[in-house]
Amino acid sequence: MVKSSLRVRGMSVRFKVPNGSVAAASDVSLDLGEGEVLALVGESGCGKSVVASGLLGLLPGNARVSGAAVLRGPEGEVELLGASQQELSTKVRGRRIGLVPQSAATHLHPVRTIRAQLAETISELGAELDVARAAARAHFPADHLDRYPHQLSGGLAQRAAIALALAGSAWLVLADEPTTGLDRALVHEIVDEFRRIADQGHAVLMVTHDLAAAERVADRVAVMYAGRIVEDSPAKAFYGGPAHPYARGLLNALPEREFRPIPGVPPQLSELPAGCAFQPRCVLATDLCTQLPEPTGEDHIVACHHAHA
Ligand SMILES: Nc1ncnc2c1ncn2[C@@H]1O[C@H](COP(=O)(O)OP(=O)(O)OP(=O)(O)O)[C@@H](O)[C@H]1O
Ligand code: NI
Repeated sequence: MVKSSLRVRGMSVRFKVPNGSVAAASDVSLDLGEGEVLALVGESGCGKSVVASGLLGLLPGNARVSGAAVLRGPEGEVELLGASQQELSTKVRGRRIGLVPQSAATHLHPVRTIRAQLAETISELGAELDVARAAARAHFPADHLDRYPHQLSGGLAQRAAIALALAGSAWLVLADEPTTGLDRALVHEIVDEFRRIADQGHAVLMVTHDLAAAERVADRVAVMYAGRIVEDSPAKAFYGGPAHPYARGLLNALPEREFRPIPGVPPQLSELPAGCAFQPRCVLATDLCTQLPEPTGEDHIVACHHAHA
C-alpha cells in the first residue's frame, strides 16, 4: 500500500496589486506524513493562510503560484499547484484534503440541520458512509444531529465542521485557525480531536496563532516570517528552545514565558528588504544578514546566519 504524504517544495505566491506585487509566500517547503500534526505559526499577515489556501487552489485571481506540492497516496499522485480547478474540485477538495475553515460556525449553513448538511456533503462527494458515521468520526454527538448551527455550542459547531471536512475520508486535514475565539477547555477538546484523527493515520496541517494549543498537539512546528519558513523542527526542539531568533522571540512573547513582545513590526510584503526579512528587528543581526540565509538542516531546518546550534 502506498503511504500517503504531502511534499511541498519551493512554493511561492505573489499577488498582483495596482502598484506592484505582494510576496505573500516565498520558497515554502513542508513535509507531512501519516500520523503527523504540523503547526504552521507566525504573526498575523506572514502568509500562513495563503499557503493553506494555495494548496487547495482557493486563492483569488490576482495570485500567481509557483513551486510544487505533491500529494501521494493510494489514490495516486497529484501535484496540487499545477492541477486544474476541475481536478482539484473533483479529486482533491473534500476527497483527499479536507478543509476546516476559520470560524467554522459561520461556515455552517444557518438554516439547515447538521444532519442535512452532512447528508448533502456525503452525497456530493459520493462518499460511502452514513451521516451517523460521519458525525462519529469527529465525535459529534448523534443526538445533536437535528439541531441547527445556532443551537450548538462553539465546540460542537467546530466538531460539525470537522465532520464535514472528514466526510469524504480525506487523508489530509487543513485547519486554518481552528481554535480562535474558543475558551481553553474547548481549544483542548478540538486539538485533541486533531491528534486522534492523526493517530488514525491521517495528517493535519494546523495554521494557528496559538502556540500553547500547538504545543499540546503538534509533532512539528514550522515558523513563518514575512512569507518564508524560518524554522521547521520537531515540536520538542521548538518548545525546548528554538534556533531562530524570531522563533525564540515568538515563544518568549507568551504570557507563560517571558511575556516580552518582539520589538518592531513585520515588513510590508510588497517591499521586502534584500536578505533576511527579520534583520531589522533582530538583536543578532550583522552585515551577513543582508544576504538571504539558506534553510539548512535535515530534520531541524533553520534559515538564519546566527542560529543557535
Ligand atoms: N488577494 C490578495 N491581494 C493582495 N494581497 C493579499 C491578498 N490576500 C492576502 N494578501 C496578503 O498576503 C499576506 C499574507 O496573508 P495571510 O492571510 O496568509 O496571513 P496569515 O499569516 O494567515 O495572517 P493571519 O494570522 O492574520 O490569518 C498578507 O500581507 C495579506 O495582506
Ligand atoms: Ni490566516
